[in-house]
Amino acid sequence: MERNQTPMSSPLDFDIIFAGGGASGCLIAGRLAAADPSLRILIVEAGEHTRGLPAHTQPARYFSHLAPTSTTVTFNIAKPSENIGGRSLVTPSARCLGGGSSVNFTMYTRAAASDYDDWETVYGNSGWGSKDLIPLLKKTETYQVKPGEPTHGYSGPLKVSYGGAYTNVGQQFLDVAREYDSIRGNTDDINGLFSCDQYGRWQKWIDADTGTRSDVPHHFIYNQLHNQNLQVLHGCRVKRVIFENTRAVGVEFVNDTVLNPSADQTVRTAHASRLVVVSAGAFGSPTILERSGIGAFDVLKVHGVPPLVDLPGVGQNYQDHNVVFVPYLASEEAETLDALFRGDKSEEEREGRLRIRLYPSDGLIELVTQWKSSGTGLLAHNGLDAGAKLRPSAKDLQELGPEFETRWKTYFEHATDKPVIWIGPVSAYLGDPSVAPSRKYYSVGYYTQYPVSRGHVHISSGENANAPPDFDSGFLSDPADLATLKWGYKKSRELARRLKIYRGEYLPGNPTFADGSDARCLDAGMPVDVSAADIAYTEEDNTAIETYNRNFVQTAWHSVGPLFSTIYSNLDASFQLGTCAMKSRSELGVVDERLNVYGVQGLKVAGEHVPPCYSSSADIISLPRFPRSQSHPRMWARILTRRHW
Ligand SMILES: Cc1cc2nc3c(=O)[nH]c(=O)nc-3n(C[C@H](O)[C@H](O)[C@H](O)COP(=O)(O)OP(=O)(O)OC[C@H]3O[C@@H](n4cnc5c(N)ncnc54)[C@H](O)[C@@H]3O)c2cc1C
Repeated sequence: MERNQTPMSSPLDFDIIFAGGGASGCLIAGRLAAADPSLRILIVEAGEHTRGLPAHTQPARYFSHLAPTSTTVTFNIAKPSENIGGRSLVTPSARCLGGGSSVNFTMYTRAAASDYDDWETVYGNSGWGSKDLIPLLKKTETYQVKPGEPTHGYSGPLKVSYGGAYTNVGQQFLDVAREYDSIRGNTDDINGLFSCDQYGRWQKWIDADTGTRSDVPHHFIYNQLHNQNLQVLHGCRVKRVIFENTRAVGVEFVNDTVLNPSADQTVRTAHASRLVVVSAGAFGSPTILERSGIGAFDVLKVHGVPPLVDLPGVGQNYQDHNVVFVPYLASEEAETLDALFRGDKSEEEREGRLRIRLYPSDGLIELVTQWKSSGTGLLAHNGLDAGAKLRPSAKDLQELGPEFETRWKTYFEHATDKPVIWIGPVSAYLGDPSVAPSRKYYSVGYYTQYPVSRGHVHISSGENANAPPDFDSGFLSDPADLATLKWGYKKSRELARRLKIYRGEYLPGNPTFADGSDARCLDAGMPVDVSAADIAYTEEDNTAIETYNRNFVQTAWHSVGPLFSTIYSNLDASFQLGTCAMKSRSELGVVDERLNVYGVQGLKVAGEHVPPCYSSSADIISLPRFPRSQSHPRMWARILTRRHW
């Protein structure tokens, strides 16, 4: 859909420019535009539009974005590390309008309230405590799961539901947990903010009425087509922020080269009279800052970038949840997304009765019909129905061992709402579907909720905005994280082998225990009784689990990040120490509590946690105007011709 051409006096001039149109950039830009439609706002986004595309609106299609041929994510490749068996961790980050909100698993996951309080009390960011943020979280959502819940909102744009199905994988997981782990029990709000250590049904960013993904662009950008002052320039990568003295006055950008590797790399400029917001995610934001001369001077020097502000915290403290998904064989009765992920043919298609294929992947016709008519079914779902954020009991602490002791005492012991691990079932095999035999699976995943290990994201070129970053994931560099994963494997296996649909372990994705070990995995079998004894592991078995976790740990796609997310991906407060951390400059912070980058003016960095604080838009809008610079008519023509939303 084309918008009317905007009769602006100065086409390349904007009041505010967002470098990166992901979850945060779109949410803030959309709110600002709604609050003051006269504001001229430009979003420069590396990826393509997502409006009305089934790959983005149908929740179950999230897996397609992770296929090696996908252009809606960027595959960030870390340097190889012995900590993960010599592998190079591949970490996809979103690359499309809406960013992660348009490609992610739609899991609705909120932090512990004490995480927000830590932002305020530990890191000195006034106005970021839970009492300030919870009203803003509520304002963003419509909680369709249950009326009258005090920490949830009921009139916000983003809908939260359980999705259009409730698979028997998730149901059986909760049934088993209720009995097997009766001390912990089940809760009816797994994301209630103030407590954890229980099992529960998992909420999703899915609209129960339509079955569509509750993404950011459809709810904050595409619904404002009438506002001609809100512009999106897609397929363009911001190279750097430009300054007059130390005031940010615009951005330079080039064509993105993913869809067109030989795209013209002429550098073009857009001007911002009031503010530049860098909102390019965990990988994009620190690298834009560094190419702009803001970062550790020794990093800038290596790549010949003229230094502007010495901020050694830029690009440091990279974190992600360290996840392992263990695959189990499921009986035929299991309700899984395997056929969908694999692209199995429907009966009509197999028999050649279907002439018109609606979508490139096969076997979807019935599901699409159901989704279109009622917004229900597996297409309105993500296969993740249940889970738990667990804290270790006294017995579990013994299992976690001395490697975890300091972490427990210094971080978790007295913060009773902070979980140590996430565990949950997925109604599908989450590996490469073209390799695994065609049958039904379920996976049980576990990840470190607050990993200790840290990595970094820096530039590998001072000039080339399309160059991959210098990326170290840092995964499992701290033994406390390895101890947590060992506990996670054992705990999740005990739950998994009690599900009624259990039919054994998919051996290529499981640990290799020594022949004769009581712990060895079996690729056939029936579930054990809920009251069966736990598997006893020898020291040799423990070593096999450690090797397995090192070799199979992967990204949970929660790279953090410019700051931290409260709206979409609530991780934890330690994530506040991300690659553009919000804390004092002396502690290697990059932005202050108003998200202003230290040492310059007119420049903010936005991660997902920013939006609620801008619901009034007061801070940005009250900035003084800055004189506009020269416009560039050719550029404006490009904005208009490339736009198709
Ligand atoms: C595969 C996947 C699954 C996930 N699953 C979940 C989930 O189920 N639940 C959950 O809560 N969270 C999930 N997340 C995490 C969540 O989506 C992110 O935390 C969130 O989107 C981060 O928001 P952001 O605005 O900081 O960055 P993003 O949303 O990543 O947006 C950054 C944007 O900037 C653009 N960009 C980058 N560099 C440049 C540049 N130089 N110039 C212009 N544009 C640039 C990118 O193309 C991107 O669109 C998932 C993420 C991924 C990738």
